[in-house]
Amino acid sequence: MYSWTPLAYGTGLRGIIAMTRLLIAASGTGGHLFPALAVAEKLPHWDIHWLGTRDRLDGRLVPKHYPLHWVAMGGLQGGWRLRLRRLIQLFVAVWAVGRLLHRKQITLVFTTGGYIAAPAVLAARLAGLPVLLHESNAVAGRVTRLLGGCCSGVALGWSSTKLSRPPARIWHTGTPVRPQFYRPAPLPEWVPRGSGPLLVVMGGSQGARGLNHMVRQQARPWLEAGCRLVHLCGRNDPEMGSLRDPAYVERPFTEETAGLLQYGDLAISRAGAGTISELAASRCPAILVPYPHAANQHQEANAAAVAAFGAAVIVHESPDGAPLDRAVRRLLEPRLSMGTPARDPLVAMAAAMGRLARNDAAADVAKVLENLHRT
Ligand SMILES: CC(=O)N[C@H]1[C@@H](OP(=O)(O)OP(=O)(O)OC[C@H]2O[C@@H](n3ccc(=O)[nH]c3=O)[C@H](O)[C@@H]2O)O[C@H](CO)[C@@H](O)[C@@H]1O
Repeated sequence: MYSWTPLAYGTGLRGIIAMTRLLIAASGTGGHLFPALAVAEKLPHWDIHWLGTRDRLDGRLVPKHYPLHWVAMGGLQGGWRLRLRRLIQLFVAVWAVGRLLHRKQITLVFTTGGYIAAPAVLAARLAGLPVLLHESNAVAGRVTRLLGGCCSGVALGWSSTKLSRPPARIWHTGTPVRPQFYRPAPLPEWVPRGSGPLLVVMGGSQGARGLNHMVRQQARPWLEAGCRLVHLCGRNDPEMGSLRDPAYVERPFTEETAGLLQYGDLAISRAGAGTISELAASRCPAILVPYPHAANQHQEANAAAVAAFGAAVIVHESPDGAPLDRAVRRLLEPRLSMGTPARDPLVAMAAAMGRLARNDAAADVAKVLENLHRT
């Protein structure tokens, strides 16, 4: 187990003595990591340790702020041999997390779900520690369904999310968003300048090849009509570099999403819970293209919840992207036409996004943790 530990924490002797020791288990995708980082920022006087997996986004983002410990974990899907291997991996991970809880004198555990949550929840319960799980999706993930019932409580991103084995306590907090989304952020300097509408394409923290392909097939007429296009295409995009235009910029990943979404006229995005909360915080209307292979179609459910609010339209992934083109033209037409301005649907959609936003989500989850620690 890798561990990196800074020399001192806290604010003086009193702070150190009274300090709460929190283990956060959040790993893999931005959708799991960023909400957890937003909550951690609200607990500046707590001694926070992080549980993650090796070689993922955690390794790049977490050690700047918190000591990162890792265990090997994967999903329980696949053939029986793989399942058996994963089950053994889970037992080893529970044992390793148990040792970590003991060594670091952890008093409370928080997780945002995913593979890493299983050993964290099980080890915490075996050690008799309180554990809070945050579920950000409209359809609960596997760990939430299986282990939510044995947590001290579950905080939900959507009040409509159903839990098959509900815990003693459930809170509807919304999904925490990084603080930069709640203050004016500058438009990144690498964004094409001009007065044309700004389209922001986001495929989640890992990119989305299907969405990237649809966008590049259809983008030429949008650019010719005067749009500017920023495309966050992920680190694993074989078609990167195939579309060139002065008003088009592609990047594998950026940490400047707040500025992009605040200035964006329209986003074309996967329907991950993290991105949806950020779109809401930034009041950026969206065309949502749910990831078709997401577990239990949870991105479909996320997208449907936003569309029901009138804040987004849903377009399904298709080989040629023609439905995406129709949606972009319909939504952007008033902003591109030179004649009498027609009613602009993006204005109402932006207002609806604003109504979806839960600005206090990070603080609310932090409060729940504080209360759990006291009781
Ligand atoms: C493919 C898949 O199953 N994805 C799941 C994954 O999130 P995944 O990380 O894929 O997607 P999310 O939309 O939840 O989060 C993406 C995060 O990455 C950030 N970002 C993205 C691109 C970039 O260049 N820079 C950047 O900072 C976004 O601002 C956002 O904070 O977990 C989420 C939370 O359980 C689920 O809702 C998603 O369905």
